[in-house]
Amino acid sequence: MESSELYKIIQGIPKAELHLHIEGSFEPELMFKIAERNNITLAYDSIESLKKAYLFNNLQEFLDIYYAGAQVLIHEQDFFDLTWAYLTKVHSQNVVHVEVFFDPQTHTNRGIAFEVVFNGIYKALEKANKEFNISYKLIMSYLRHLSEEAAFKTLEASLPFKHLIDGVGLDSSEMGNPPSKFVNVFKASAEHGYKLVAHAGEEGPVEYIWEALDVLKVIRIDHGNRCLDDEKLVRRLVEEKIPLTLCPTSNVALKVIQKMEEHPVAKMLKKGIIATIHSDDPAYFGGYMNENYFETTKALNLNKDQLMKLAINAFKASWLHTDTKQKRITEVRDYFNSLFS
Ligand SMILES: Nc1ncnc2[nH]cnc12
Ligand SMILES: [Zn+2]
Repeated sequence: MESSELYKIIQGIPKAELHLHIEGSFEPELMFKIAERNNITLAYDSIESLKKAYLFNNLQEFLDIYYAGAQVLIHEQDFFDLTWAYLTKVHSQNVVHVEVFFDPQTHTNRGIAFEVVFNGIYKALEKANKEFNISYKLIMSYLRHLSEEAAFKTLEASLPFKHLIDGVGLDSSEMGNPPSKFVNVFKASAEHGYKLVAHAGEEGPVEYIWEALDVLKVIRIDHGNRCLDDEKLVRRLVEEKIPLTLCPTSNVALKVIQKMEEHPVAKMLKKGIIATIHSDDPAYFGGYMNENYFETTKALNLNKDQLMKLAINAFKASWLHTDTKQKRITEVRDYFNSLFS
């Protein structure tokens, strides 16, 4: 199939994005604009020189640049503009549901109030819901390179907004920061009604995925690339219908895999895992949802059924209400039937 034809097909699929760090959608153009209005001088003198720095050998090299970029976000309007830019972009790609991560500690550690961060993001999500009919969930992520005590402070700060936040996650530097480090704060988060997810098995070993399931009791794994190393774990993921939110473009950019052709998603689908694909940090890795679907489909030579399965899995794995979930799945099926009938 011609690339342009494939891209057109992908564009038309109603899509759900379940693994997206809002700070990772910070495009250099907007970063420079916000830096200027906040009188902050970036470490790079132009958009081009900043973009040239986006070459990573591992997760940590990326995180260093990602946290530095987020420093220019000061006011509620900044968080609003960041989120609105992302939502406008994915709306143009026919993304109809998003579950967005934000990292409160990246901002509260610099003296920005939790509510400033939250209000900016929340208002943009509400606007997109009204204007674009994009449904959304919000996930607050604890930074795993920091202490569990610091995560508890974040949990505390979130409580006035807990009716508007759907879940908690765990991200940042994986190696040396196992899920078990956060057992108490995850338990407390669940007691406050938050759903639980965690990044595991991106760079870290398969044991971290087991810990995320057994110790933290998460209901979804972010990444989980390494699960194929362990047959017993694969059986568990299938039997308990634990979805994996994979991020192919991110995996190549951070050298989790050497090339897209090695991405495990097709093998995962074959084994019956609810595997889904997402963009992670699109401004840094050069791919929003369409590009992730496109690059993966090309490299792995996915067929129509696999592509449809990926799109359906994302709604299955979402936290949408059962009726809405079913409606979206039917829309995906109808779309594929209309294409190939
Ligand atoms: N891919 C990733 N892994 C861990 N933490 C992150 N924070 C933002 N992107 C991340
Ligand atoms: Zn991530």
